[in-house]
Amino acid sequence: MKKKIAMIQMDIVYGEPKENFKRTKEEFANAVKTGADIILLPELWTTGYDLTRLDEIADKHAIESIAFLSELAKEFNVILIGGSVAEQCDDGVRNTLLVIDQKGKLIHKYSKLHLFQLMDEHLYLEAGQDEAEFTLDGESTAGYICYDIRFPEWMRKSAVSGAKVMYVVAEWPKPRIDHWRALLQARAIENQCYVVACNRVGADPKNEFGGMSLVVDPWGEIVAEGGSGEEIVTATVDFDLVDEVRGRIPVFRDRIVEKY
Ligand SMILES: O=C(O)CCC(=O)C(=O)O
Repeated sequence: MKKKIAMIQMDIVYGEPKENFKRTKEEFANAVKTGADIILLPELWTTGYDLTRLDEIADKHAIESIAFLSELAKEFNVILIGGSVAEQCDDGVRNTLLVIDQKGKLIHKYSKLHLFQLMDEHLYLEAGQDEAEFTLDGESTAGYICYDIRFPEWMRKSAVSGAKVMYVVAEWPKPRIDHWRALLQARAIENQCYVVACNRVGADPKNEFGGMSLVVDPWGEIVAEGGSGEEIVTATVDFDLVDEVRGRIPVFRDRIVEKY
């Protein structure tokens, strides 16, 4: 099975959900034109990192974001790895990834597990408790948010349970963009799977973001890579290649788990 992916590598207006819904709709139209089956958005695309105003701008139980993404998914018959949004939950705000199928149904939610202290996430957000894995069109996949990619053991868990594609949504800053590339490539090589990672561009009052949305194949080859400006980055993922690479170097069979 092959699937065409389009990643919306966009700028985000700081703390202005209304504006971001409008801009996302426009960008979405461009992504659809590529003929993609699956479309990705970046992390916190409704609010950006305006964490001090979350009580005003976070989306209550993500209801508005889910409704917005569901409409787009249905209208254009695409799957959405709908980035993450600031979700106002009963016990605080979470940074929540939303996955919507072609019928507009929310099929998976994952709130960021590893909070990034360098950007004050621990002061304003609650960590999630969800699993990263889900099934998409009958295939085992997983989704992560930004800082999560620094935790190989978290992503390994998904690979061991069979994930063939790992989706990442991010607001990764430019000064560490070399880490971004190296970490994503490493996660793809060690887990022998596709890594499909959508980053934002532009800046907020504290950070400049690096773009370079990336698709890495199970052999570690970079098959698509964005620049540092707004663009739609596309690639095709071939699930059979995952089986082929896992067959050639049977890392999962060769693990000696009792020694780890
Ligand atoms: O790990 C990093 O360097 C960046 C992480 C990050 O920006 C985030 O999780 O939002």
